[in-house]
Amino acid sequence: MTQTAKIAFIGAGNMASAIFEGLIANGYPVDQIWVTDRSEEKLAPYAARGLKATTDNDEALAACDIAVLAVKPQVMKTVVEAHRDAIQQYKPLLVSVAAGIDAESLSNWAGDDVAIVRCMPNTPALVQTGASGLYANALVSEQQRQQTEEILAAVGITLWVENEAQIDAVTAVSGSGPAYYFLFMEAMAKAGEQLGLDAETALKLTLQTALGAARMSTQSDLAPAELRRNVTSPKGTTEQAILSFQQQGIDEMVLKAMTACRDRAEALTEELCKD
Ligand SMILES: NC(=O)C1=CN([C@@H]2O[C@H](COP(=O)(O)OP(=O)(O)OC[C@H]3O[C@@H](n4cnc5c(N)ncnc54)[C@H](O)[C@@H]3O)[C@@H](O)[C@H]2O)C=CC1
Ligand SMILES: O=C(O)[C@@H]1CCC=N1
Repeated sequence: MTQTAKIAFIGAGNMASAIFEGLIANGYPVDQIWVTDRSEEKLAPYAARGLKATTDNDEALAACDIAVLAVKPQVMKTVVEAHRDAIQQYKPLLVSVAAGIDAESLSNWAGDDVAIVRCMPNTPALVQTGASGLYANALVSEQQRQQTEEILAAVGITLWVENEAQIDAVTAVSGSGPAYYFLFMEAMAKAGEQLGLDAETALKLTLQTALGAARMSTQSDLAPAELRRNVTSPKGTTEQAILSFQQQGIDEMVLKAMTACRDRAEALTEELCKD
């Protein structure tokens, strides 16, 4: 059913392109995908590949069943209000991926009575390894829930949350999460060089190790703590590195960072949604 759903991506930036490129790689027909942007230059390569590309958001809203709102939170209000008439006329399901923009505000800006799913995806959708948290407002039908879920399930795992506030926690875990792992990879590769490896070797070993650990932990029945213990021989080498991380307070450091992320999502709601 969703194989034929026409999807519009309003804003063809990092997050939108990760999702639609992931969908295309998974076999979604390109001519069912609309992408819009202010930049013609950004759209040209997509048009050349057969996606429906336009700078006219109204045209895309008119043509599609689902509109993924993928502009920055700071411009969401302006964009939604500017296209209120088309939204009211064509009533697409709105799927917002914006951090910190609540469903009630989106609904107000869109002129009310609009089915809205808030989605917090992440960029590994590009390689069909995404993770999306989803929250639906009361106007979203069961069929629309299924449609949304099927689209996002094509590019990764999907989990519905029970209350909207949990979307901010999802943001802290998986929405922003890829950046934490990239940061750790950067640090490991740098340290590998400082310990005497050439840059290319240090990076290759780091990335393969990240991939191996991610794959093992997702495919194993064992919890990450158990997998860690299996690498850590008593009086061996790993033990010293783990002790060093723990003595420097890795749990507290991670909790503090993720709390700051969650708090920023809440602050965006205060800044951008409370008129
Ligand atoms: N980048 C990420 O890893 C994630 C981003 N998000 C959310 O995705 C949204 C987009 O973020 P990014 O893709 O990183 O930003 P981005 O800046 O790469 O993309 C936004 C795009 O929207 C376009 N745009 C601006 N005004 C427009 C308009 N009136 N009509 C059509 N297009 C317009 C811009 O030209 C730009 O290409 C944000 O709300 C963010 O919170 C959510 C999860 C992860
Ligand atoms: O940094 C941001 O605000 C966006 C939302 C989650 C990931 N990137």
